[in-house]
Amino acid sequence: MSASDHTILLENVTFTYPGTDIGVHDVSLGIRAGELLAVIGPSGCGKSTLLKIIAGFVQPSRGRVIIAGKDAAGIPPRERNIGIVFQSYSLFPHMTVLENVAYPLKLRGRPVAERRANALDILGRVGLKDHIDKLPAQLSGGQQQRVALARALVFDPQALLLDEPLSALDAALRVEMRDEIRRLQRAHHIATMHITHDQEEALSMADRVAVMRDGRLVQVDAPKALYAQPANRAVASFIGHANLWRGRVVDGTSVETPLGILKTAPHGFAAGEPIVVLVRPEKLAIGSAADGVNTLTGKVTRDRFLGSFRRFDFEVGGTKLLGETGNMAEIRSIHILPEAVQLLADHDGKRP
Ligand SMILES: Nc1ncnc2c1ncn2[C@@H]1O[C@H](COP(=O)(O)OP(=O)(O)OP(=O)(O)O)[C@@H](O)[C@H]1O
Repeated sequence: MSASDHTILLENVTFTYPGTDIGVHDVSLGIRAGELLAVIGPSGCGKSTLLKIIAGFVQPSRGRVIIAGKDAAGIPPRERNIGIVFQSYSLFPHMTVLENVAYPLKLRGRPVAERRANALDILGRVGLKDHIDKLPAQLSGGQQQRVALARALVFDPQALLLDEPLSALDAALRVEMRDEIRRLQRAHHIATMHITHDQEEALSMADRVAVMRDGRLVQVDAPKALYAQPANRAVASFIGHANLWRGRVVDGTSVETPLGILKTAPHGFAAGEPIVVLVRPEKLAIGSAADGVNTLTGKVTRDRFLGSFRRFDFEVGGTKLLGETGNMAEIRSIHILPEAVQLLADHDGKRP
């Protein structure tokens, strides 16, 4: 990673809240111009703290934050030229929509006419031209969120930080606003960090997703890669549905699991090594394999019809598997192709 490729670059950044060892630890991460990086992880894992470090609200005790090629140490938040949107929007309640959006330009000493013209322009682009004289309280949640976005972008910042910007909205509006944010972010070609606890939001919006746990980055990857090749059990269980079992490597193409010995694609783990075995639900194929490999007989203990597909529990000798299929036939046996049996190192992301 280099500062010339990245609008925001964190190098081995550590910050802990005074008197604790809670915060973020040794985080290295880059966001390119035009890239949307989502940060996800369980509550309290340090997502907002990471944002505060980039914004300049807190100072790292170790490591460097580099913004647009410049070390940000000692640069106060306002001079970092970063737009920020919080979950609560934090609009000024006594100011009109237009005044709210023009405010960052006022802070920067721009002339009145330019403030108005730029604010009107961005308000047009977020579809709020007809609401400029209203107060925030007279707007819906989605409209308030658009005002917050317009205010974060009006001064042409070099980066955008979004802290759970959609979590106060209802489900339908959340999905609509995902597209809206993505559209604006693309149009401005702006480096963006989008914090969320909603994995679907992260996977559907982001160019890359950073998974955090206990203040550390566990994996940073494109959405598809994160789902297909999770680095460990923590990522596999956090992203999508998963069958996860503890197992032990038998040899280069098989593994012992609670379901018995399963064939795998050739892998590099050593015989006898404890391992985590991952099978995604959609990889359970209905019926026996023609060659009998990884075929399991058992019974369906739960079956949920979900329109174009069904999600089912299949019990094999006391072990439950979760499956998903568009096949609506009766299920007496399933099989798993060897390449769908994934082996992950047996740690939860706490070990580096
Ligand atoms: N000012 C503070 N002083 C001490 N500890 C804090 C402070 N702010 C946050 N923390 C702690 O730091 C940890 C990380 O908090 P942070 O807000 O970054 O998490 P998060 O991943 O954004 O969580 P959430 O999804 O719940 O917002 C948490 O354990 C939190 O309790």
